Amino acid sequence: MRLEVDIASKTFRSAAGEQHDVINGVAFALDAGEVGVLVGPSGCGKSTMLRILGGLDHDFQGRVSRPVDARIGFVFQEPRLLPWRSVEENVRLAAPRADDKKLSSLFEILELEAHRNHFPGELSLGLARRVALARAFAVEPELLILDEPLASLDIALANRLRDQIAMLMDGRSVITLLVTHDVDDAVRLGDRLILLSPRPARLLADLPIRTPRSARGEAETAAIKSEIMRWINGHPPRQSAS
Ligand SMILES: Nc1ncnc2c1ncn2[C@@H]1O[C@H](COP(=O)(O)OP(=O)(O)OP(=O)(O)O)[C@@H](O)[C@H]1O
Repeated sequence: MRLEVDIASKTFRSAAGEQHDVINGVAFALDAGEVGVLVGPSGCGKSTMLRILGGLDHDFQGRVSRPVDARIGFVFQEPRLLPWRSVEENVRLAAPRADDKKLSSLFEILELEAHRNHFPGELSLGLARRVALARAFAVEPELLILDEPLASLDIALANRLRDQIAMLMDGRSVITLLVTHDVDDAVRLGDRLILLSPRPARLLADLPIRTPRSARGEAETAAIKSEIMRWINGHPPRQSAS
């Protein structure tokens, strides 16, 4: 089970007919159980890439090969819940075959137990995000796509949710793609960092982190972060820190 990506180019055409190049050469591969983190500046084409990888956009030059008929869990930047359905119904509708025990465990890890019967309009952004995550994990995805799952949350909440996402990813044999522009989140969650240039996105570096997430100490995390910053600032290191 493997995701292979080779996007030569992706362009959008404006209403006035102008062509905007958004992706210009990004190739990488991910194996099952691996978390790939796309790191790049705002507007460089990360969400566009996720839509291509998730099979929602076929209008690009290149090739994406993913497991045939893969179940895909997609968490968009905005939670996209059905407003007239409860939290539990939102999750069950996406994953009708999920058993009660699995759902309870997901709700417990994501601290949603007390909110099963609430409606999306009653939830804070952080809670709605958790519901979107529960829904994505409940389908037992083979390919999991998370677009900025920690954006716009306060630091304490983002840290907690980051740990919960890590807990959910550990031990699952899922190909995961996560987008962030937070270098710290990238290093704490990823197994492979895919660094992108400003728009049009091209691959700056594909950095595997060999130490398992749970064993990464502060010193190693800091070293990898500084390596990333050197790439982003145009001074790539001669030797990989990972
Ligand atoms: N449907 C569309 N039509 C035209 N242009 C688009 C469309 N979708 C995205 N774009 C443009 O493509 C570029 C990349 O957008 P995208 O949302 O993929 O970037 P991003 O890296 O995810 O940004 P952010 O980090 O701010 O979420 C932007 O300039 C955006 O305006």
